[in-house]
Amino acid sequence: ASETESLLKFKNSLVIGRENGLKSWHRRNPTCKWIGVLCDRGFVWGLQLENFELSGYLDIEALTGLKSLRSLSFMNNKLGGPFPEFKKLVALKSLYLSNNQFDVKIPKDAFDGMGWLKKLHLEHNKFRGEIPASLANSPKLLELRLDGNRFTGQIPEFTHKPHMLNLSNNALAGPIPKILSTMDPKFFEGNNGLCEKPLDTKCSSPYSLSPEPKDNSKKKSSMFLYIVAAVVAALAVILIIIGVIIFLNHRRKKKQSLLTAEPGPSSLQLRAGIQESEKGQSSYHSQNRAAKRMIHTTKLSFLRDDKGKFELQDLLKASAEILGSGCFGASYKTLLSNGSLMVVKRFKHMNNAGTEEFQEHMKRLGRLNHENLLPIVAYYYKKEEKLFVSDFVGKGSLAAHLHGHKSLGQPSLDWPTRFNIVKGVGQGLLYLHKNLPSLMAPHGHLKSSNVLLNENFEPLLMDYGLIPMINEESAQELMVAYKSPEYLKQSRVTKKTDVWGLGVLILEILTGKIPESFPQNSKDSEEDLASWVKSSFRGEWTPELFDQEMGKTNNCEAEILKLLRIGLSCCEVDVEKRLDIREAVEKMEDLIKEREQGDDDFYSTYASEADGGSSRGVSSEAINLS
Ligand SMILES: Nc1ncnc2c1ncn2[C@@H]1O[C@H](COP(=O)(O)OP(=O)(O)OP(=O)(O)O)[C@@H](O)[C@H]1O
Repeated sequence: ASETESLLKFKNSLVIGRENGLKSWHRRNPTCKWIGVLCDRGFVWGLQLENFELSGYLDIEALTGLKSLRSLSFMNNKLGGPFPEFKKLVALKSLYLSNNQFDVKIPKDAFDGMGWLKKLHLEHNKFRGEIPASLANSPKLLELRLDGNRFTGQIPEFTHKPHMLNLSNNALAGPIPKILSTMDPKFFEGNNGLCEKPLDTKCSSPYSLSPEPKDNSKKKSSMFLYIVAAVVAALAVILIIIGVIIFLNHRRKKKQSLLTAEPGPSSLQLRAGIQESEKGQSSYHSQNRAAKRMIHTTKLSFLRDDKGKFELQDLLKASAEILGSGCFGASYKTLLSNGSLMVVKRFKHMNNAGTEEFQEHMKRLGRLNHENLLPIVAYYYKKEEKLFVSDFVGKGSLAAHLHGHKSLGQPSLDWPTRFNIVKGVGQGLLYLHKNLPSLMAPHGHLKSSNVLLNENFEPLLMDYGLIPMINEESAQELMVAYKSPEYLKQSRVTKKTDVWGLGVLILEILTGKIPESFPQNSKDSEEDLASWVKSSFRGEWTPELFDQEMGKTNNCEAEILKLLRIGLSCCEVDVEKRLDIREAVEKMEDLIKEREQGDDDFYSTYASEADGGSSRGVSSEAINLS
């Protein structure tokens, strides 16, 4: 109850611009059900109030009543005023204030005593003055984003190197501290006055005389002491690691022998349940007793309430059918006893985030709501197993429609349907970019098998927002964002990387070619779908370039060419010249406006094709492309 009161007091200090923003924050609802409140075992550990158009002030004093509070996010709001006294929340691990309107100096001691702080995102505000020294001394700081502010002065000496540090686009000057000299130069760009490594500019005086210690002999002896201490500490750590490995091995062996005593194939309950169904249709009853008993101990975390509650065993009880396996694992279709068709997707390579971070990010994804995004209904999280549950989408993937249906003798997608799909994909992406602005590529894995089509052939994006959770090495190997030219050539992923993905999808939908069938992109090879289209396109109607399966295109050639050009502008190798997502969507909307103002051939073409039954079309409501 006291947590409820603390939160209600906190709410009183806020001005909430978004209609019905915090309506659920009411005593009659359980606190852990309030929007943006993250709980663990009934205690509040996080607040995630993003995109609520919040202003007013943050009553940090009220939050001191939440003893388990570890994470605060107020990204994408309109907050300003004096820097709140976050240091009263000594146990805080992450703090996100990105994209707000803070226009103040941060006091030097603002982070004193926050010994657990790991992540601090203050980017895209108007913070002024020097970077507070208390931040540079913060012992556990791993991620610091201060980019897009107006910080001035020199970068303070950091006591250790954070994993991620972005100071770009401020007004900083002077030498970059040595400890940061191996970081990516792009994180220091846009400051004008910074010098020394990793930047190419050398410092001129007075900076060249910068911090050389006065007493060298003192420094040397303390260096020696440091080295001795470091060696002793390293030895101790190695001994502890060896001890832990021996202990874990011993325990694993013990566990394995227990499990193999049970009849049945596998030690891992989920794998056991699912692998059986991989063989085809299977039922819960055929699974071994060990699996049965252990499944009862598993709990799904729900991100949506509109689906009713079910458990993992309900999903596995039903007959399951494998839909396919992608880079991350397999997807299974299963029928719940209430008649709902659900899909369970297993994710491998998802150990980039710790438990709390994972849950936090899942809640963020769970709050997204757009007609072109496939919602995640629930998820299952264990260190060794991650499952996502979503609705089954009737018409399957765009990839199957473009490349799989010919062989089955089914009609393919016609031009109006294809255009409608591309437009929906663009709008879904734009929404992701607006609502997940802190992700470097808010989708990150756009490809035609991750675009599903509902009964009206409207597209639904899936597998979005995953980058923060995927292990870096696997991400580089598997995810579409990491196959873009900027990643292959400059090891960079940016917001425009998703636009590259959209461009490839446009070219794929127009040409019917499979992007993966081109020689695998590599540092030496330029050959990909985009470069093939660029070299084959003569600037005019080139019938052999386009997918013959699209059917008749009479009177629509001009539109198709315009979309091709949009696709090519999204596939500009030079990221600066490439459209951003808003421009790409606007260009598609312009195409619709032109059509509406000009001719109605589009509709007549569509109607004649649909009448002839020669092509798969959308319903008449769905071709309302406005
Ligand atoms: N919710 C769903 N509804 C209908 N079909 C789905 C759903 N989720 C996945 N599928 C289908 O299952 C197939 C396998 O999907 P999965 O996501 O496992 O792999 P992928 O998309 O090919 O690759 P990746 O693992 O890189 O995303 C997809 O082609 C898609 O058609």
